[in-house]
Amino acid sequence: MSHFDHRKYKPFEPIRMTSRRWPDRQLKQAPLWCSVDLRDGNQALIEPMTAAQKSKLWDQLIKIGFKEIEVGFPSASSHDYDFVRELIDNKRIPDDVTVQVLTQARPDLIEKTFAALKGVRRAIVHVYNSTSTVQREQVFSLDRDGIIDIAVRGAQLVKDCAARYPETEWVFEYSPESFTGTELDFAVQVCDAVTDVWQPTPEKPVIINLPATVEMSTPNVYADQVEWFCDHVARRDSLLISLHTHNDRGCAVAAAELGVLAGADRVEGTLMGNGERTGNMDVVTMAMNLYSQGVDPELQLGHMDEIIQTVKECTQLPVHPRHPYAGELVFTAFSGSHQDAIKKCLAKRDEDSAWEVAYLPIDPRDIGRSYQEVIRINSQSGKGGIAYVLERDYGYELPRWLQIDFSSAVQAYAEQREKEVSGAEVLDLFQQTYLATDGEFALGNYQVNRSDNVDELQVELKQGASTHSLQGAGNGVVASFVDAISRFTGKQVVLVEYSEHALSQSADAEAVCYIQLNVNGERYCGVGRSSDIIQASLDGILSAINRAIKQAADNAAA
Ligand SMILES: CC(=O)SCCNC(=O)CCNC(=O)[C@H](O)C(C)(C)COP(=O)(O)OP(=O)(O)OC[C@H]1O[C@@H](n2cnc3c(N)ncnc32)[C@H](O)[C@@H]1OP(=O)(O)O
Ligand SMILES: CC(C)C(=O)C(=O)O
Repeated sequence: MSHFDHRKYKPFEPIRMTSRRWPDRQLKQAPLWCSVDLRDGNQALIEPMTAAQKSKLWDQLIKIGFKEIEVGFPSASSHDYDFVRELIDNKRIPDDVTVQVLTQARPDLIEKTFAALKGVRRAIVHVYNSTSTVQREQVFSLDRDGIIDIAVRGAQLVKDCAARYPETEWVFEYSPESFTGTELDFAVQVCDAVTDVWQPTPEKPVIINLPATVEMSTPNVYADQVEWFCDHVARRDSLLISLHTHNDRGCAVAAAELGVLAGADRVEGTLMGNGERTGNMDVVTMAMNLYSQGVDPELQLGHMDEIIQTVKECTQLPVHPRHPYAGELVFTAFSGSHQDAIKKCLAKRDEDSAWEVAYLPIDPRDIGRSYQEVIRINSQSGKGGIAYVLERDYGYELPRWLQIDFSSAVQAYAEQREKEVSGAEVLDLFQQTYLATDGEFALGNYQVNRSDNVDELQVELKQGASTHSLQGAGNGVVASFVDAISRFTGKQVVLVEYSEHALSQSADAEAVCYIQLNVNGERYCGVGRSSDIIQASLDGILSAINRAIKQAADNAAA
């Protein structure tokens, strides 16, 4: 029998709020950031980081610009203890950076935490105990008073220990762990009890961290909880309200964003969202969300590839190719209509105006990516993308009618290969389709005489071992050759489209000529390329004729 039965679960009971204010607000500045990569991130790894990995990640966090970094749980493991000591003893903590450490509200652990921090210039001691109904009843077997008692005794000991190390500037942080599963009045009660002990002031505030230890509801409900808490907690002006969201429902970033709208000042999270279960709030995404709205995130994320490399190396976890902003595919469009829109927007883009490119929320160059990767070709791609690749990589500026003609060749090729098509393959296919030298006819010598505004063309056409002499006349050499071909083949040949340009990527200043002919009622495109523009035009016409002949032969054989 199936266990998959939703009736096993009950809905999260939201609080009643009648006049919530957060929905009308906007994020206009970055919150205070705290990285918990080295603590919450580390405790969730299959293999916790080695000292070398922690050290490397620490350097990266500093480079990104975090000013508060939770570096471990020093009373829980000798590795964490030693790492804290290594930072302090080797003076690796910049003056504007504060380390934070976590401890349970237990006397021996608190004592050891302070010992680990001895000699540090400034530190945040983060003490927590669980407050939710489930934890109270099933894990701690305590009533509300019992839980408040753990918190208050912890807070008192933190205060007493801090007094024993006056050389350090101490900042206190308290988390009612499992806040999202805690009745709000009780969360306020326990936090008020802790701040009764700590007696913060606006000049010397304490941090009250409201963890979505488990994400239990939609982010709007979390925002309601935060706003309600801020409205009811004592000494609000002496508190920094911090958020610490997890991603169980996939909304950790949204919850943190709405939580900041609801009044929080500070956000804890990790790079790429590593952390317990489905992870912590992803600081990269939240910061880049601000950035993409024109708000300074106050973190430097321009060297994204290096950040990803460091995270992967230190956590031994992959970064999803579609990870917001950071994944290797997030600036790549495969599908035709996206490619078409991106190509048009990039062509019209004025570098001095605000970024407005369809399908690209930010300029890839801002985080060290290039436009090279924006458009890639597979069977979902359209003419715009294919033309973009040919122009970007090889200088061919295909007119629209040729884009349409060529895209069906690329699509057929991609469908047959069932794989992505590289730029080199697109070029190869373009050359095979339009610039092949194995057609029925090849151009020999030619001569143009102009009199009375009429061009007369004498041209040799090679067909295998034979050479044919053709003559034609018209207004211009193109019209003359079309006339000559028409007379020679006995087919009705009409020039429909003509376009040419110098090939910017050619060392020999070559010209390329794009031709569309109507041959007996059917349209055929051709391309000619030469350092001589007349030769390029004639080759282009011959390319279209050869394609018409080949098509007729294929039809006859079918
Ligand atoms: C949501 C979070 O991420 S919180 C951070 C979680 N991180 C970690 O736990 C990683 C590091 N922790 C550890 O290595 C260990 O848990 C240690 C070393 C801290 C403690 O180890 P131990 O004492 O052996 O075991 P354990 O953690 O299971 O302790 C449980 C006991 O502490 C009590 N306890 C748990 N959390 C707290 C707390 N925050 N404050 C006070 N007491 C607590 C429990 O009630 C339980 O008490 P009991 O033994 O009387 O039943
Ligand atoms: C200790 C707290 C902040 C925590 O990690 C959590 O609740 O997820």
